[in-house]
Amino acid sequence: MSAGMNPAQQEAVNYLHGPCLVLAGAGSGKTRVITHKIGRLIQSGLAPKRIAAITFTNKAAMEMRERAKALIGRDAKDVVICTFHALGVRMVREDGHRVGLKPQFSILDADDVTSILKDAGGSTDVATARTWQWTISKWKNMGLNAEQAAAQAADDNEAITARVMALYEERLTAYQSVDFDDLISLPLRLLRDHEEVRAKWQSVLGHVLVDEYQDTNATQYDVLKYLVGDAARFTAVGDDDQSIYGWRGATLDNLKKLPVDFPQLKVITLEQNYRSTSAILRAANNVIGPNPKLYPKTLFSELGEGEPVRVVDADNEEHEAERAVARIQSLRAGAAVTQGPQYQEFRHFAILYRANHQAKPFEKALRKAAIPYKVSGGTGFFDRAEIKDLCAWFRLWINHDDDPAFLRCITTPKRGIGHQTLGKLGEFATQYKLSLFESLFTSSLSSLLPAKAMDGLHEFGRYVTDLEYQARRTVGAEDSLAFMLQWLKDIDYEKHLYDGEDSEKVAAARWTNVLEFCDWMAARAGGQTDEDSGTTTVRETKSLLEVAQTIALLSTINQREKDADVVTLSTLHASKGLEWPHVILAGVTEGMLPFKLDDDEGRQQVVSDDITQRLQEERRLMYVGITRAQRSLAVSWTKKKKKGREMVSAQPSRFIKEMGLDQATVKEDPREKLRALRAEFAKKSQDNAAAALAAQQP
Ligand SMILES: Nc1ncnc2c1ncn2[C@@H]1O[C@H](COP(=O)(O)OP(=O)(O)OP(=O)(O)O)[C@@H](O)[C@H]1O
Ligand SMILES: [Mg+2]
Repeated sequence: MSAGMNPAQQEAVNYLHGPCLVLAGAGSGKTRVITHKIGRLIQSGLAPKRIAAITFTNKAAMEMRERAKALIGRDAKDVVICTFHALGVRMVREDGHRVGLKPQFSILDADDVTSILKDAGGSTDVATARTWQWTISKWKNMGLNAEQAAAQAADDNEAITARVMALYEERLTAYQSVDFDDLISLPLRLLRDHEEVRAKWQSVLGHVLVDEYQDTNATQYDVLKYLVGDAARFTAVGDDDQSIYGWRGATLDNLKKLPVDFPQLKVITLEQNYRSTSAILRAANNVIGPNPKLYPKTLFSELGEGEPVRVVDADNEEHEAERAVARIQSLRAGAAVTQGPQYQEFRHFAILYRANHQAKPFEKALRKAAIPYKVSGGTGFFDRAEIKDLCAWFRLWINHDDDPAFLRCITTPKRGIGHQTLGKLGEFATQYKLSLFESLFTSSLSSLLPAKAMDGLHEFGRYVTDLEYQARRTVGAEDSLAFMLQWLKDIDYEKHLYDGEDSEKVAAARWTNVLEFCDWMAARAGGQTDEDSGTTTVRETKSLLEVAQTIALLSTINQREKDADVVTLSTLHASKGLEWPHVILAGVTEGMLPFKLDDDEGRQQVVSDDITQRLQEERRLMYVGITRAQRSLAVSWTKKKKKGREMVSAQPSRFIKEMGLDQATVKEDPREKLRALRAEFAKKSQDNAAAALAAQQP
C-alpha cells in the first residue's frame, strides 16, 4: 500500500494502534491517506466490516467507496464508508428502542420540520418557524434538550423557542420520527447513557477514520470519543484552514481538544500539494495568509508554475456567465493552457459560487451554448417535490405513525378529503396522543365526522395497508416496476402533475423524473447497487418494501452522475474535498464573497456575530475554492450586483487583491471570446460535415 504515498503519508497509513491526526493543507493527500489506510488495516488482519470511514457528504462517501474499491477490491464493499448521519441512522435503527424508537422510524427533512414547528407554535408563519428551526438545531448540536435550553435561555425569544422545542420533541416522539440533528444527538445519548450500547459499538468498530475533521461539531466529537473508547484507534484528517461550517456549529476546538483528550496522539503533517500548480497554490497561500494559524504550515507543489490565475471582470451576472462559458469553450479548444495535458472534457470544468441562487445565470448560459452540466450541492434529484411525494408513500408504508408523510400522501393527489376533515382528525389524534393513521380506525372518531368523510378516510387507510402488503411481496426488478406504474395510475399521479403546473413542459419533465425514479427503484429491487456499474456480479433481489425502506431513510441520495461528461456547477461549501483541472470562481464580488459583513438584516445563518471571525471563515471559503483547481483558475466578479430589486455598483472582492496576482497577467485575455467563437465554428462545421457524411450512407 505504499505506492503513490510519500514518507509522511506512509507513516500515517502504518500507524495502526493508536490515535492519529493528520493535519495538513489542501490537496496534500489527506483523503488519500484514509483510503490507503483502509487497505492497510485490512492487510493487518482487521475485518473490513470493523472499519468505519466517516466522510462529510454522501457524495464524498460514494467517491471514497470507489477509490477504496479500485485499491482494495471486493473487501471494500464491507467497509462502513458513510457520513456521521448515515452511521447515526444505523445506530438508531439498531439501538433506538432504548429511547423509545421503533426500528422503522422516519427521518424528517427540513420542510417537514418547518411544518411541524409551524403547527407546534400554533400556526405561525414560515419565517418564525424557520427561526425556531435554526435555534433548535443549534441547541441540539450543542447537546441541549428542551429543558436544558429553557434553563439557559438568554431572553424571552429563546424562552419561547425552548417551549416550542418541547412541543416539537413531543410530536417527533408521537410520529416515531427524528430530524437530521437527532441522527447525531441520539447516537450520542445512546452511547453516553447506555453502557451496553457503548461496549457493543466499541467492539464492532476496530478503527474509525474521519475525513474533514475540522468541520465536525461538538456532538460529533463526543460520538467519536465514545465510539473509539480507551483503545482510541482512530485516524482523523483535516485542515484548520478549510473549516467552513462554523455557522452550523462546527468548531476548531475539536482540533485543539484532540491532543488534550488523547495525550498519546500522533500528529503528522503533510507539506507537498499534489493537486495544483504553483501559481494556484501561491494565490491560495496568499489569501489564507492573514488568518491566524493553529500550526505553522508550508505547502509546496512540484507541478510547475502553470498558467497564471486570471481575473475576469464582468458587467453583471449574465455577462459573467457568458464569459465563463466563453472561457470553457476557449479552454476546450486548447487555446489557453499551453503546458501539459489539456483536460478538455466537460467533466474537467467546475464553476463555483457562494450561494445556490447564483447558479441560474450559468445554467442559462450553458444551456444556450448546448454545454451539458449538473448542479450539485443544490436541489438534487431527490429533493424534487415529485420524488418527495413518492417517498412520502414509502415512509408511510414503513412507519404508519409518520404524520408528515401521512398528510403528504392523503393530499397528494387530492382525494376529496378536505381540510376540515383533516383538521378534525388532527385534533382527535392530538387529544388521544395517537398518530393520524392510528386515529383513522378508532371507533370514537366516527362521532366527530360525517359518514362520508369517515368512508374517505377508511378507504385511504385500507389502500395504504394494502399497498404495503403488496410491496412486501413484490420482488425483483420487473414486478416492482409494474407495481409502481400501476400504483401511480391508481392514484392518478400523472394527472396530478399536469393539473398542478401551468406549463406542460414542466409537468412533462416532472413526470419523466418520476418514471426515471421508478426505474431506479426497480433496478435496486433487481439487486443492483449504486456501486456496481453494470458489471456481472451475482445479484440478490429484494422486495420493493425493502428498497423503499432504504430509500425513505436516506432521503438525500446522490444520483449516479459520476460517469457523465458534464460541467459541474456547485456551491463552494459543496465543493469541499473535490478537485477539477479547470475552475472558475464566480461572484468574487465584495459583499458576496466575503458575504456582506455589516449585517443589518439579522441574517439567520450566522451564529457568531463576531465580524473578525466571520471574515476569517469567508477567507477560508475562498481558500477552499481556490484549492479545488488543478491546472487553471479564473476568478470573476461583477461591476453591478443586485441589492433587493435594484442593481447597484460593486467592487471586486478584497480577496482578489489578497491573492497577490501579478498585475500584468491578471486580466483575462479579451480575445478569448473570438477564439471561443472560432472553436465553436470549427466544431459546428465538423459536426455538419459528419452529419452530411452520415446522410450519404446507404
Ligand atoms: N503521494 C502522492 N502521489 C501522487 N499523487 C498524490 C499523492 N497524494 C495525493 N495525491 C493526489 O493529490 C490529489 C489531492 O489529494 P487528496 O484529495 O487526498 O488531498 P486532500 O488533502 O484530501 O485535499 P483536501 O484538503 O482538498 O480535501 C489527489 O488527486 C490525489 O490522488
Ligand atoms: Mg480531502
